[in-house]
Amino acid sequence: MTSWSIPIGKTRYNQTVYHNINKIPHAKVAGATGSGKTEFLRYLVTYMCMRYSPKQLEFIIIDLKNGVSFAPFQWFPHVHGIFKTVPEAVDAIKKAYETMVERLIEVERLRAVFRREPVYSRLIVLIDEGGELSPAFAVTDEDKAMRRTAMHYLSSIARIGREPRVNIIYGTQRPDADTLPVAIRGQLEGVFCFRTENELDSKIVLRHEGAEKLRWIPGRFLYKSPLVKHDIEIQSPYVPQKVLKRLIEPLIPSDTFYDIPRDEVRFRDEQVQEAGDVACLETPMKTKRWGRIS
Ligand SMILES: Nc1ncnc2c1ncn2[C@@H]1O[C@H](COP(=O)(O)OP(=O)(O)OP(=O)(O)O)[C@@H](O)[C@H]1O
Repeated sequence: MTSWSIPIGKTRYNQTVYHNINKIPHAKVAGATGSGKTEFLRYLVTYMCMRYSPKQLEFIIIDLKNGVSFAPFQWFPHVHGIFKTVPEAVDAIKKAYETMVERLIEVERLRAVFRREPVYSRLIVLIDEGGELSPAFAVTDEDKAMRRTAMHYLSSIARIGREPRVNIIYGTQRPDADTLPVAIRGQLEGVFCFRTENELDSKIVLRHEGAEKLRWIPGRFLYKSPLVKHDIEIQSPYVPQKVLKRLIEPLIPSDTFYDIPRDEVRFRDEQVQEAGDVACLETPMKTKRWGRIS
């Protein structure tokens, strides 16, 4: 049977911590700007696409921070698309919702007629800066209705997506009532809380203070899950651009036409330099060097 335990980082005692996406299907990733949310999400996509086949795992990636961070992942066969605007995102979320409904109908039929359980691929809807979807940012009534529809679909997926294996990973700077309705927030049981701006934000994300006191090291976060008694302080893995490039280059068809310089836009190599030796995962499969925990 496939294991869905994903290594999410190391503690200060050098222990690797795992998040079981089968047991905790939905999660939120929150924290202040620059705390390392996007890099962590990029690591999750890389690791999971290297570990699971496209028959086992599919991604819908919604990048409302302009799509640049996740552009390289379009080449993984697991990824249905990188959706960069609110209308595109709403459409993609609707497709995930429809897939979930179809699966639920199929499950019921197979159970009743054949008394067997279908095995589906895991479909993950990964959203970076989900706050941008908030109806509070709508400019017209039509826009507001569209965003509300997206929230309605997300809420359904969060409530009943476990069995048909449609999962949500929701990244945002601050999941308050405006950016993430309480009905959805409560269902996102896995919590990856990077350093927050202040105590209030920590309370919104973790339901207690503490994340505002994390050391200001990109990739440092508190992990909370119904399966662990106390929050765990973790340093997340990091996939350097050159590693990602090495993994993805062979997947790009040779006749692809680029209207944008690949190195400048798709791969942000300069960030590897910036990151220095804070944390580095040489390959997503084999952990060679992790961040020092201080
Ligand atoms: N685990 C890590 N190890 C080393 N450096 C990291 C790590 N995570 C992030 N960084 C560095 O910190 C920078 C900011 O990270 P990231 O873009 O993920 O932040 P963010 O929380 O998504 O910010 P924003 O919400 O403003 O987009 C990255 O460009 C990278 O250089």
